[in-house]
Amino acid sequence: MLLLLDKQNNLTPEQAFNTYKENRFAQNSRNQVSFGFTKNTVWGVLPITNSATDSSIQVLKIDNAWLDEIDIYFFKNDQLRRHVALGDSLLFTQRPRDERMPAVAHSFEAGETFVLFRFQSEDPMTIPIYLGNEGAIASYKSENAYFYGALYGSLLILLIYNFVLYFYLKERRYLLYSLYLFAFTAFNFTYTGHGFWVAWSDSIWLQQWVMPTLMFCYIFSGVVFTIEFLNTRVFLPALYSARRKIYFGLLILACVIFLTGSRSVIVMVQLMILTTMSIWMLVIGYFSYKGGNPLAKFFIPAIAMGTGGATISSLATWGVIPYSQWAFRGIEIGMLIEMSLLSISLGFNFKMVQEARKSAETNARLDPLTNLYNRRAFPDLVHPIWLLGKRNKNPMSIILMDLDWFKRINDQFGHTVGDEVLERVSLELKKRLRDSDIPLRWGGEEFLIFLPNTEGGKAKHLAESLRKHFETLSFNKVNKITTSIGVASAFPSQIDLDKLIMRADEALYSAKQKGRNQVVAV
Ligand SMILES: Nc1nc2c(ncn2[C@@H]2O[C@H](COP(=O)(O)OP(=O)(O)OP(=O)(O)O)[C@@H](O)[C@H]2O)c(=O)[nH]1
Repeated sequence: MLLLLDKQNNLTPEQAFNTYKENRFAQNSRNQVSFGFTKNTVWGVLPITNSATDSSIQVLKIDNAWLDEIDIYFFKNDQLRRHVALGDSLLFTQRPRDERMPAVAHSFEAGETFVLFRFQSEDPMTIPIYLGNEGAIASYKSENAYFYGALYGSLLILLIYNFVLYFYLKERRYLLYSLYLFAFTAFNFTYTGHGFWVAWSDSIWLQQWVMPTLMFCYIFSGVVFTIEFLNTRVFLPALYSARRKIYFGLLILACVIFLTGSRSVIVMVQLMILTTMSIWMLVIGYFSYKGGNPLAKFFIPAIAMGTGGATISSLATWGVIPYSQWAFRGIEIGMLIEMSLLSISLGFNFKMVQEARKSAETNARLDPLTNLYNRRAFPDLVHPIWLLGKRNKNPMSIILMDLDWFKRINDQFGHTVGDEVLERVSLELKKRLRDSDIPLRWGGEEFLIFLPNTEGGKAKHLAESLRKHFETLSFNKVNKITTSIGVASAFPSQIDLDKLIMRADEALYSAKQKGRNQVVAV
C-alpha cells in the first residue's frame, strides 16, 4: 500500500487521489502497519487489478477495532464509484457487515480499481489490512473464533478457580489475582472489538471510553497484585509502607489524564506506564527473590512471559519483525502463560501454607527435646482408643513415671546434662514399649505411658521392669538414676479418663512418699 500523511487534515478524497496520481504517495517498503499516535490523517492507496473478465467479489478487512474514522473510497477509471464509512465513531449497527473488525465486500470489475483509505484516530494508528474472497475471510474468522474461544475459556477457568479458592480460603492474594485477571480479560475484550460487537453495539461513547478506563483498571490491579502477591510486607517493607502513596498517586494521575478529555493523552500515558510497569514488576520480583521469597521463582518467569509476548506484539506492529497474526497475538499468548504460571504459583502458595500449618500443628504437639508427644497431644491420641475400649470392654492402664531427685542432677552437673538424661530416658522408653503403647512427656521429668488393652497386673509388671531397667542404666557423668512410678488401671466403663490419670498421680505421689525408687499400683 502507498501512504500519505496529511498534516492539514483537509484533503478531499478526490484531492488525495490526485496526489496519488502525481506519485506523491510513498511506498511502505518496510511493511509497517503501525504509525503510533498521530493527529494527522493517514491516506493509503491499494491498486487492485482484476485480470479476469468477470467481476470478482472481495472483502477488505481492517484488523483493528479501535480506529475512530475509516473511510474507504473505490475509484474506477478515475471516477469515485463508492464510499463506505467504518470505524468506531459510527454505531456498530451502521456497519455494512456484522463482523468484529471493520470490513466491507466489494465487487471488483475487470481491470484496475484503486482503493483509497482514509484513517483518523486518537488511538494508536495500527492498520493491518486483509484482502480476500468470502471463503478466505470466513476461514480467518473461524480461526479467530477458535483462538478467542480458547483464550477467554482458559482465562475464565483460571478466574473461577481462583475466585473459588478465595471464597474458601479468604486469602486476599486470590482475590487480587482474580481482579487482575478479570481486568486484563475485560481490557482485552474491549480492545479486540468484542465489546462493541456483542455488548455495546449501540453506544459509541462506551466504545471510546470503556477501553481507556479498563486499561487503567488493568494497570492499577497489576500494581496492587504485585505488592500483595510478593508479600512485600516481609520481603520489601519500604515498598509495602509506601503502597498507599503509590495507589493514591496512580488514582490522582488517572484523574488528571482523564480530565484532559483527550483519549490520545490518556492512552499514551497509560501505554508508557504499562511498559515501565512490566520492568518495575520484574525488578520487584528480583528483589523479592533475593530476599528469599519462594513465590518470586514463579512470578519472574510469569511476568517475563507476559512482557515478552507484549514486546513481540509491539515489534510486529512497528514493523521491526514481520507482521503476522501470531506475532500480533503475542501479548495474548504471553498473558495466558503469565496468568497460568501465577495461578500455579498460587497453588504452590496454598501447599506451602498447608505444610506450614501442619508442621506448626505437629510442633505444638511434639516435645522438641525428647521427640515424644506432649500433654497437648494426649486427648487426640488417647480419646478414640478410650472410646473403643469402652465399647469392647477392654481394660486400660496408665503409668506415670517421675525421675527421682532430678533437681539435684541439674544443680550438680548443669542443665545440659539433665537434658541428656531426659533424652536417654525417652529413648529407652520407646525401645521398651510396644508400638501400641503411647508414651508422652507429661511435664519436666515426668512421663505418662498409656497402655491400651492392658489390665492392672500386666501394667504393674511393665512398670516394675522399667524401674529396674532405669536403675541399672549408667549415664555420662550421672552415675545412676532412679524412678518412682504410679500405676492405675480400669475399664473405661467404670471411670473417666481424667479420673484414671488422677489415680495414677496419687499412686506416684505415694511411691515418692514411701521413699522413691518404687512402683505403687492402684
Ligand atoms: N535439664 C532439664 N531439667 C528440667 C527440665 N524440665 C524440668 N526440669 C527440672 O526438673 C526438676 C524437677 O525438680 P523437682 O520437681 O523438685 O523434683 P525432683 O528434684 O526430681 O524431686 P522428686 O520428684 O521429688 O524426686 C527441676 O529442677 C526442673 O528445673 C528439662 O527439660 N531439662
